[in-house]
This record gives sequence, C-alpha cells and structure tokens, in this order.
Amino acid sequence: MGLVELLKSHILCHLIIGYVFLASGLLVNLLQLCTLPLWWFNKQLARTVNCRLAYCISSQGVALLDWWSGTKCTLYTDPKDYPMYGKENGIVVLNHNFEVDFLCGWSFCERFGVLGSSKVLVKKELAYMPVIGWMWYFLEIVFCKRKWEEDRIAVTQSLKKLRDYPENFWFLLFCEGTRFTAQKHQISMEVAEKKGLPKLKHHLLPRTKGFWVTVQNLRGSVVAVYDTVLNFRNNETPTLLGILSGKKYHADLYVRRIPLESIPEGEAECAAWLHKLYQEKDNFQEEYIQTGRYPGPIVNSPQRPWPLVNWLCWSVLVLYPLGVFLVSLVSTGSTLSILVSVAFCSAASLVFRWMIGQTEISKGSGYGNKGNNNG
Ligand SMILES: CC/C=C\C/C=C\C/C=C\C/C=C\C/C=C\C/C=C\CCC(=O)SCCNC(=O)CCNC(=O)[C@H](O)C(C)(C)COP(=O)(O)OP(=O)(O)OC[C@H]1O[C@@H](n2cnc3c(N)ncnc32)[C@H](O)[C@@H]1OP(=O)(O)O
Ligand SMILES: CCCCCCCC/C=C\CCCCCCCC(=O)OC[C@@H](O)COP(=O)(O)O
Repeated sequence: MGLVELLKSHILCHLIIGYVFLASGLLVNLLQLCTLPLWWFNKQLARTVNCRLAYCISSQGVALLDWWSGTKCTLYTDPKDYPMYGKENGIVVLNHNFEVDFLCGWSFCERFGVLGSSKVLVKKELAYMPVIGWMWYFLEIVFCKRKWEEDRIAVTQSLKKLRDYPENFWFLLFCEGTRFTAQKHQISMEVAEKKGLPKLKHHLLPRTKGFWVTVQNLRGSVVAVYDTVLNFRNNETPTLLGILSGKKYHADLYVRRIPLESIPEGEAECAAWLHKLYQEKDNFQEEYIQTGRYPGPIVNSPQRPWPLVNWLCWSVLVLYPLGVFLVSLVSTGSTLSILVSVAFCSAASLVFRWMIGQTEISKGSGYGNKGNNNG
C-alpha cells in the first residue's frame, strides 16, 4: 500500500471529511432556512437559490466518489440522445442493488448540470436525517411512507408542485422500492407468480403505483423516461466506507431514453408497461453479467472540476476556525472545556457513522420481506 492509499484509509482523514461535511452541511441547512421568507415574495427565485445551496452539499458526495476514491463512471447510451441529457426534465428508473447507487446517480447529475435540482421519490425515514434529509425538504423532494393508502394524496400533491419548477431536473424512481436481497427477491417472485407475471432474475418485482402517479402528474413537464441500469466491474459491491477509505471502483451505467408520450395513460396499462420494462432491464443486466458490456456505444461524459473546487472552498471555510479553536483550547482551555469538546467531537463522529449506516443494505428496512407490506 502506497503512502497516499495509507493516508486515505486513515481514520483521521475520515474524521476531517466527516467534520467538513457536517459543519458545511449544517451551515447550508441554516442558509436554506433563511430563504423561507423569500418563498412568499419570489417562489421561483427561492427554488433557484435552494438548488445552488443543495449543490454545495450533494457535490461533496460527488467529490468523494470521483476525486477522493477516483471511481470511474462509464456511460453507455445512444449518442443521438446524449445532447438531450440535462436539457430536459426526465424520470430516471434505476435498479436498486448497490449501497452507493445514489452517489453514482449524483455523479451523472453533476456532469449534466442537474445535481442541485435532482429529485427522488424517497422513503420518509430519510427526511429526518441531518444535512441531506433537511436539504431535501427545501428541494421539494417527494417523500413516501411506502403505504399507498397514506401516500396517494401526499405524493400526488408533491408531484403537482414540481410542474412549474424553474430548473431542469431528473426525478429518480427506484421502482423496486427497496434494496435487492436474496430473501426480498424470493418473496417478490412469489408475488410475481401469483400475479402471473414472468420471473425476474436480477430485479425485485417493481411497485407500479409510484411510477404511474409520477408519469401522470409530470406529463407535460417531463419529456422522457431514462431507463438506466447500473453495475460495477469485477462483480464488486462498493460501500460508502470503502469509498471514504479511498477504494477505487468502476461503475458502468446504461441509459435508454424513452419519450414519455409512448407510455400508456391508464393505470393498468402503465403498470403492464413497467413490468415489461423490468423484463428488458433484466435482460440488459444478464447481458452485462455475461459479456461485461451493455448494448450500445460508450459515450464520453467528462467530469467537471466544480465538486472538487466546492469541497476545497468549504474545507478552508470550516477547518480554519476549527484550527484556531483547537489551538486556543490546548493553550488556554480548562480540563472541563477540553472534555466537553472531546464529547462533542465524539457525538459528531457517531452521527456521521450513523448516516453512513443508512446506506448499508445489512441495516436496511424489512419492507418487501414476508409479513411486511403485503409480502
Ligand atoms: C444520463 C444519466 C442518467 C441518469 C443518472 C441516474 C440517476 C440520477 C438521478 C437522480 C438522482 C437524485 C437523487 C438521488 C439521491 C438519493 C436517493 C437515495 C435513496 C432513496 C431511495 C428510496 O428511498 S427508495 C424507497 C422509496 N421509494 C419507493 O418505494 C418507490 C417505489 N415504490 C412505489 O412506487 C410504491 O408504489 C409506493 C411507495 C408509491 C407505494 O408503496 P406500497 O408498498 O403501498 O406499494 P404498492 O401499493 O405499489 O404495493 C402493493 C402492491 O405490490 C404487491 N406486492 C406485495 N408484495 C410485494 C413484493 N414483495 N414485491 C413486489 N410487489 C409486491 C401487492 O400485491 C400490491 O399489488 P397491486 O396489484 O395491488 O398493486
Ligand atoms: C466530502 C464528504 C462527502 C460526504 C458524502 C456523503 C456522505 C453522506 C452520508 C450519508 C448519506 C445518506 C444518504 C442516504 C441515501 C441513501 C439511502 C438509501 O439508499 O436508501 C435506501 C432506500 O432506497 C431503500 O431502503 P431499504 O433498502 O428499504 O432499507
């Protein structure tokens, strides 16, 4: 292991990265809170300002993936569709097998200039997470309880609000509703059998209601569905802790652009369309496993330097006062103030570790398991 690798895997580096993320993130959350009065005077301006502020947070995740760990993300897509990416609103349908799929998603959003405005149908539990959950609130992210009777009205209302959003956005849907595990797969295939649907080898059976309600409510504002399949080379299953330790991975993303007008309007027809899409996704996944490639050519989608610039700026801004504080603490601080500071740093480290834990599949929800949500 070289010196740089050793440094990247050192806990002190992780603590510094965690401190920069939490301190800058909470500052941004505070700035977002200050934009509240603006919503009454100029809603569109408030939304644009919040997109820029959110970029300051999510692009730190991209900096970690692209610049710190050096992970490469390769895009397979039709070159004819490429110029449209980032220039129109799209619904992204992605497989949900990996702990860092959201980071790869963010990395592509960054490359196409839609990182600050990107949206997702996300489980309500994440709304309470400091920094990211609070940032999402100001981005008008759509939260769901994964209980349709309770979600139907709230999700529809949130989606309707996005119709006049002033920035181009991608709306991410993990239609499987939860991360892939062998047990959840087996249960969802039992459901597929009962419903007379063909079995899927690499995906859980998609939940169709969220997709239907999203397509219906964003029609006219969203132009296309981006069917996307994500995989990592060499059968790797990357983790956020691995990325934090500087481990380099190689992601391959397949994107297929489908015009929204080709998707049926009726609920049953739309559901059938989505089931067919997942059968096709399953075939692309199989092809990747067999050949290490997707259909279609690789298109160069270059990284931009802004996530790194943003990260360095925030690091200077929050590390300098920390340094000054630590020097004065060591030189003049009482034992009590040193103990309080140590306790505070330990609590912050625990919060950061807890946030990372939210990405770990082994700590995932029981949604989709037997006895849980219609399983
Ligand atoms: C060029 C590059 C392009 C792209 C780049 C890629 C991406 C970048 C884009 C954007 C990035 C933006 C942000 C990313 C950042 C972070 C996000 C990170 C993670 C958060 C994600 C989540 O939180 S996922 C969980 C929440 N989301 C969802 O659940 C969405 C899917 N779910 C639905 O749509 C649901 O329908 C629902 C949530 C709306 C309602 O849930 P409910 O459970 O009530 O669902 P249903 O009513 O649909 O379920 C009941 C029906 O399902 C049948 N059933 C029962 N058991 C099962 C089972 N085990 N599996 C499957 N189906 C089952 C049951 O029989 C019912 O059937 P019906 O016939 O009655 O419908
Ligand atoms: C330079 C600093 C960089 C910091 C990098 C960012 C670190 C942020 C730490 C945590 C980010 C948490 C984001 C959580 C979003 C991902 C969670 C997720 O993937 O949810 C799973 C959900 O779909 C389904 O849940 P279940 O599978 O049912 O359970």
